[in-house]
Amino acid sequence: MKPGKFITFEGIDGAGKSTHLAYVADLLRSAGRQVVLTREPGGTPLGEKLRELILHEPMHIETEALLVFAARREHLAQLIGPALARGDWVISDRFTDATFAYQGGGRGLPFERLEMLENWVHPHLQPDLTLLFDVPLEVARARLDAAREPDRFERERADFFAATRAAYLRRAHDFPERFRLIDSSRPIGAIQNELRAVIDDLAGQA
Ligand SMILES: Nc1ncnc2c1ncn2[C@@H]1O[C@H](COP(=O)(O)OP(=O)(O)O)[C@@H](O)[C@H]1O
Ligand SMILES: Cc1cn([C@H]2C[C@H](O)[C@@H](COP(=O)(O)OP(=O)(O)O)O2)c(=O)[nH]c1=O
Repeated sequence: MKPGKFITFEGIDGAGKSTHLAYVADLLRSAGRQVVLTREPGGTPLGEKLRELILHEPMHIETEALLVFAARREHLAQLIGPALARGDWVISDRFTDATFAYQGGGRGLPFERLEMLENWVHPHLQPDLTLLFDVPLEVARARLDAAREPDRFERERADFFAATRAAYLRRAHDFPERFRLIDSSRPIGAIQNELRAVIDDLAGQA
């Protein structure tokens, strides 16, 4: 059996990440892979309950960081781990890089503290590929304003998203072997062409 791979989608709210999830899942399914599509916070019944709290309930920033990692612990145990063990491909709409970006960059929690939690919750597992959808803040904001009602994060001010975006870019810089930076200010078709090439490459290796 060919082993599955773990792909994560990241980017600030409004970058266009959700737009491309189904496209990438379909590419892989057409190539004959079993695909599990999931999201964070969430992905399990308990994780989805925690998501409701994280997105809508005011709380201390450390509580927020602990809850996203609690949801992730459950996600790894119930869904991600078993799926990868079966040889499925797992695509997650956000993972630990989002905690470094939002709780670290946006909220200002020290990266070292988040690294402690990362080392506790998944000391050995990292995504095989992280697609970072990157856009200027004004583009993301304009897309969000046109698209939906904001949650607790989407109501944050521009400086929060500037810090979140910077933290994402720092992660990409620190882990170049698994990050792929996608210029998401381009038209959807151009982004899909790039995604097809990246996914063909990865699927060809496995
Ligand atoms: N490349 C793009 N060009 C123009 N609009 C886009 C593009 N990508 C996404 N959008 C639109 O922007 C909005 C936010 O996209 P979404 O995928 O929900 O972002 P995210 O999941 O990153 O928050 C949606 O209305 C979507 O249709
Ligand atoms: C996974 C994760 C998400 N988040 C935030 C980022 C997003 O604003 C929010 C999840 O929303 P998102 O995945 O963007 O879902 P939607 O497209 O429905 O808005 O949770 C964190 O703050 N830390 C985390 O570790």
